[in-house]
Amino acid sequence: MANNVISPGLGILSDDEESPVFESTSADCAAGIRKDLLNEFSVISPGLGHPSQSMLDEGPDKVMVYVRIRPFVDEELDKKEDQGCVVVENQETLILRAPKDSFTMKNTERGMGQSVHKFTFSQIFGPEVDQKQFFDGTMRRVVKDALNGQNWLVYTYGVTNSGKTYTIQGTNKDGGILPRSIALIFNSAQDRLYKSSDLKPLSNEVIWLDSKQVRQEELKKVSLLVNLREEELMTPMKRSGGDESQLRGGTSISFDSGIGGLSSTSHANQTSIQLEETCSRWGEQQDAISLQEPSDIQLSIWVAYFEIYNEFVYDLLEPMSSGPNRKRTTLRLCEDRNGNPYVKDLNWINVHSADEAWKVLRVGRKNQSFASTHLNQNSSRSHSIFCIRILHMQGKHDMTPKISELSFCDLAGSERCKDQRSGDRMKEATNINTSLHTLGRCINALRQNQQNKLRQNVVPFRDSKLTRVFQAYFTGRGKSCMIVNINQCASTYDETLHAMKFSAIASQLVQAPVVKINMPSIQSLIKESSILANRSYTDDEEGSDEESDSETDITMFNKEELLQVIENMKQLVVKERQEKLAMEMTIRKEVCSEMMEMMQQQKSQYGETMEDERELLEEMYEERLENLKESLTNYYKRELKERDEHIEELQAALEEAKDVPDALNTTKTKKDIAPLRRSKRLAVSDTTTEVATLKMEIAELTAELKSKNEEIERLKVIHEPPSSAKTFTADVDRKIQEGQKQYLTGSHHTCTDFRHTRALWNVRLLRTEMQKFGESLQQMDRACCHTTGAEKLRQALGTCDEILGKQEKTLAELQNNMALVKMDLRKKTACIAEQYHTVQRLQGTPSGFKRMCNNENVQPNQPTEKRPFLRNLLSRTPGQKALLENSPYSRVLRARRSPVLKTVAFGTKY
Ligand SMILES: Nc1ncnc2c1ncn2[C@@H]1O[C@H](COP(=O)(O)OP(=O)(O)OP(=O)(O)O)[C@@H](O)[C@H]1O
Repeated sequence: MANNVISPGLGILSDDEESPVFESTSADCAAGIRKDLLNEFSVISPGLGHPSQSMLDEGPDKVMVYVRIRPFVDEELDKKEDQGCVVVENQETLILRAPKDSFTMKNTERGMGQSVHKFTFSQIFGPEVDQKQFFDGTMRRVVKDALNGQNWLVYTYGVTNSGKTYTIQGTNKDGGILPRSIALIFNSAQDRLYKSSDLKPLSNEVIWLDSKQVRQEELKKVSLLVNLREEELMTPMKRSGGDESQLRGGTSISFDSGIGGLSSTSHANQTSIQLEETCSRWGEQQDAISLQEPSDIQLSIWVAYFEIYNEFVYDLLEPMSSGPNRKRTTLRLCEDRNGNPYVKDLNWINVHSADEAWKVLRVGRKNQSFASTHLNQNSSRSHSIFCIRILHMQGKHDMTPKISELSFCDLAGSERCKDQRSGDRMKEATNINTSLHTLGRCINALRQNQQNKLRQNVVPFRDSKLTRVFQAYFTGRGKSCMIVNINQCASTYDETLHAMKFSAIASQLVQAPVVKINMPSIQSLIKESSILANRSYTDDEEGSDEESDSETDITMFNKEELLQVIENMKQLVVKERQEKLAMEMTIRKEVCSEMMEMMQQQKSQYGETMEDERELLEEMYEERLENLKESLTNYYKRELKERDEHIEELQAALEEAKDVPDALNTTKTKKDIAPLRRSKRLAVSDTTTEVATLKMEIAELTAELKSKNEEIERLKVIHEPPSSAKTFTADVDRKIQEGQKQYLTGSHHTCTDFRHTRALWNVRLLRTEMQKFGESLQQMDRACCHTTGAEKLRQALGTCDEILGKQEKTLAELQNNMALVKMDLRKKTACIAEQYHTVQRLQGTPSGFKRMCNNENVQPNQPTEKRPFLRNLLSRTPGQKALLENSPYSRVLRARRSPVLKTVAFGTKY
């Protein structure tokens, strides 16, 4: 049974299932879903045991809406009613899933509405919850409040056959919330119970009864209960389960009025079942509520029971007239002087025990309208209301006792009218549905009024008897609590969904604040002026009731009396106005002084806050400025240091470059600036050494050249050819000059002097380049001093690199020239040797010729130390490349992956 209802906390919706429509979101508000509905829907989340008390302490007092799910019965399971329509997600959340044959599902298939709906309520009670658990979970606070002077209305709502009557009344075996509440009230009242019946509640006041009236009251009760024969009790029109059948036959019932020995016992049979028949068994003795009221407060408990059937009010405790055609009296709904509706002429029975109250209930049940419908064998065809009035009397002769009322309303179940085949049932169903619909409209209007205080709608309480009875509880005279009963049958799914939607609206209500209207009645005004000093109040209860209600017939007063009433009212109005004015003045004064005080306080608070803020800001900005200053100082220090270093480096490089006239023999990449500086320093030092070596070599070569020239001159003089040979020598000279000219004009002949001049010219050129380089370095220096950007520095370094490149080329050129000079020297030596041979040949001196020939490499007068120079010179020339490649500068170049210098052909432009 109820397999579809899964325990709270279990997942219920798979991913591919349709997401439910949220009808009430108390559980979901906390999760942040549809936050805007926070105020709209009930957010009551009850605790386990006594949820409501904690609720009272926090926020607005929301209307509690409980849901109770009825278990399946066997016939329903046979009819395959269990289709998993109702699923309890957790203690507060319920999901309704439309079965396939339902109207809702058909609508969904047509694209209208949703097939899954989600609801949240104060608490949901599953089918496994028994009567006691349900009572403990819902009613304790209500009973406690009622005992402490609060009015409460508890009503059950739901489709027919959903368990409303079972919840309120229960069975003989297992009582519902009503008999259990009665038991709890009497258990709690105990010693405080007022034994006499001389104080009777009327609409909203109490009257003292004299002994005669007390006797009448007692007789009324006895006659009511004495007629409750066993058969009638055992065949209630509303029978639950098979308990009654067990009680049939061989039972007797005892009625005890409890009043001064007046008791009546009905013996239908010999066997006594009093105890079994009582409701005291549902309230354990120790199960009582401690009252907050002073210990001298005494409680007098009165009950009434009536029904609203087809929009007529009937007293269910009316003494029965026997016979099948009994005519029941319809009662009128009136309003008391405070505008609260009440049922006029209702029978109120003073009860002194829970058993008595239970018996009264059973009498009423016997009179209630039930009928068998296609859904429920014992369907309530009316809304029945059982009222418990508690009079709270301070002392024995308290003239103005407080009254609190606890009402249980078992609403008739909503149903489809077309399902009713009989005309009577159809009429009943129509009336039931109309009144329930009006109740829905009232609740909706109340909700709107509570949500929008500026735009108040008229609540249609007057549209049905039911809502008129409820009106007081919805408008501040008391509190209300709703129990929604549902069954899980697939066949009634659409009605169940409708009931749930309705109750979702009810769960958004908050309890109306308590209102107290103390409008004086005409009687009291008349009393006040003592006009009716001689008028004797009728002792008749009816009369008393008549006089106390607002429907008092004013024609019973004469003209003077009414004029006096008007006069009194005028005076009262003037007095009230004066009081109000005085009150207004006082309030205004108080408000003004409070406002002034508040403004003063606020002003000083703002002043302090501003001062604090100002100080805070000042501190903050000072700190920031300090930080900024520090970081700027650091930055510029770093910058200056770097710049100084750079300038120093540049100056060093410049000085080195100035010292070394030769071109720097290096290239560098622009990518890496730091290694550039390092490698530049290395290159400069290497080049300096090399250039020094070269300079020495050039000096040596120049010196050698000079000595050669001198030698030639000497030889010329020594070996001056004879005049006969002069022509020949002149010819040779000419030829030599021509050769020189040719060389000068670009022929392939070389001239050592020319080469030398050329080298000197190149050196000069190099110097000019170096000067330019120096100038550019100075410019760079200046530029570095004036610019701070790294980009400018990079540009300057780029220019340096270019100049260095040029210098490197020039150096390479110089080295080539050196090689050429050496070659020239060699050739010149050969030329000298040739000339020497020619001279020898011309002189005809073979020895001389031989000497010349031998002196091709070794001159006879040549100093011995010069020979190695020539050899070295000749041998070194082919190894020039190796020299270049092994020089430190070349190593640096290789490290930078620069191309190794190539020897440039002489005369190549650069
Ligand atoms: N919680 C429950 N546990 C066991 N049986 C239940 C429960 N609730 C209801 N029932 C049974 O279901 C049947 C219908 O219940 P009940 O008469 O209370 O419904 P109802 O809502 O009052 O119907 P109607 O509106 O037609 O009067 C009864 O036989 C009752 O005993």
